[in-house]
Amino acid sequence: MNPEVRTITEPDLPDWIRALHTGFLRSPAVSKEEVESRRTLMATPGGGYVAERTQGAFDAGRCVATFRSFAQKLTVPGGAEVAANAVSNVTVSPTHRRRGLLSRMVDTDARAAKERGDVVSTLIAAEYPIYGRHGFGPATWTTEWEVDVARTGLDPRYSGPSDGGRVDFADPAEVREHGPGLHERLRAVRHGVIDRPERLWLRNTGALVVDDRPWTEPFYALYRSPEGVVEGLLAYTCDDRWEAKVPQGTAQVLDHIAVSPEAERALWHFLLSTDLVAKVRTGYRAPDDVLPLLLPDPRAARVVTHADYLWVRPLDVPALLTARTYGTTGSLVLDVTDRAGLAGGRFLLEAGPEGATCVATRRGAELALDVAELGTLFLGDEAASRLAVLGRVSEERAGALAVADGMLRTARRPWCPDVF
Ligand SMILES: CC(=O)SCCNC(=O)CCNC(=O)[C@H](O)C(C)(C)COP(=O)(O)OP(=O)(O)OC[C@H]1O[C@@H](n2cnc3c(N)ncnc32)[C@H](O)[C@@H]1OP(=O)(O)O
Repeated sequence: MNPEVRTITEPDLPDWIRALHTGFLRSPAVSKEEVESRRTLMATPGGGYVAERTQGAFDAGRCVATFRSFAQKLTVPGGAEVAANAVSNVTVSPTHRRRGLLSRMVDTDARAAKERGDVVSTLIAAEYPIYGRHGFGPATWTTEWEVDVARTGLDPRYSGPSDGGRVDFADPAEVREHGPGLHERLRAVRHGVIDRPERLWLRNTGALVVDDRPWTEPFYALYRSPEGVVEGLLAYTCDDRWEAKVPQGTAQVLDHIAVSPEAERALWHFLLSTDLVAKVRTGYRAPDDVLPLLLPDPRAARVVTHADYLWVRPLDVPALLTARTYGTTGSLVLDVTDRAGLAGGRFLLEAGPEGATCVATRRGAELALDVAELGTLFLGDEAASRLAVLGRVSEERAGALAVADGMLRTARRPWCPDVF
């Protein structure tokens, strides 16, 4: 029999969590604490667990697939935010794979999001090939570097910022006090950043345990400007490893938020000059992060990960394209195909650095593309001309690709620092 796909109710939670664990290859055992904490989040407005947005597939009395979405805010080029439908916890048990369960859940969720007025759906894809067919395109990429500290050429006598600012260790309570405001400042200026609700600050600082994964306190450091304003936060762990009496510690950055160039430089310099740290793993940064160029020898920073990160699925093209600003002034007629029938149509975009208008039109198309490619172009990371080489954007009027590249691309690449 075809499994029933429906939104879950509270009594389904233990079974739903078991299926979630199974799909992600974690022990299927479900602790009372995990059920309780997810139940509490479900009962808390803004807790990220909304029963009506949490789906399960049930077969012979067992949950065999999971899917959840929640409200998110995504910063677009120019600093405005759009309402996003964030998708997470997607699993189909191996006993029920490739029978269309994911397709059913993703489709139901996208229609509900469209009806609610969300402008995009977003997700972080476990594997690249899963979501393109559902109208999602990779909109940000991420890079992680491993820095060989001895090779950097940084001055080993470094003893702190020379601009009058200071770096201090902080405890989790101070992070909860200063982190959210700092992150909001970052979100206001960096496209690709998503909001970080209170529950995430609680979770990241050990005050809220959601699943069975143990939390241990990392090192936290704050950068304060000469005026005493908190402008940067660093969180990292470090292993205590030695070989033949030589320290081999690797520091793993968990969070590095800076809202001024001084903070950005000072926090990297602080970590790279910490005694016993031989290597620094930067965590997932924007591909154009300045870190390598901060080093006298940038080759000391070796790329260890480079991959797609935030995927965007447009739901409302005019709302999407009028939310952002553009690099140059121009106009484009976009013919957008959407197999799911949610966001397709022909649109006239007239836009520039100050803003944009976008309306349905009968004019001749200048660029034709699938909705997933529009998701890829939206945050300014990719060039329409590159997608055209791949056969994924079609230039219907000579010169339209160059216009699109000038308008859509951004000087800095988008960055989504958070996983969800
Ligand atoms: C946002 C997130 O949560 S990302 C996490 C995604 N979850 C995981 O990776 C956990 C392990 N994997 C799974 O749970 C499942 O295999 C899922 C969720 C990826 C796919 O679920 P399914 O129900 O099997 O997908 P469904 O049957 O709807 O597949 C639709 C199409 O996508 C394709 N597809 C699905 N998953 C993949 C994949 N990993 N790689 C390539 N193609 C895929 C299928 O081939 C199918 O196309 P076809 O019918 O033409 O063959």
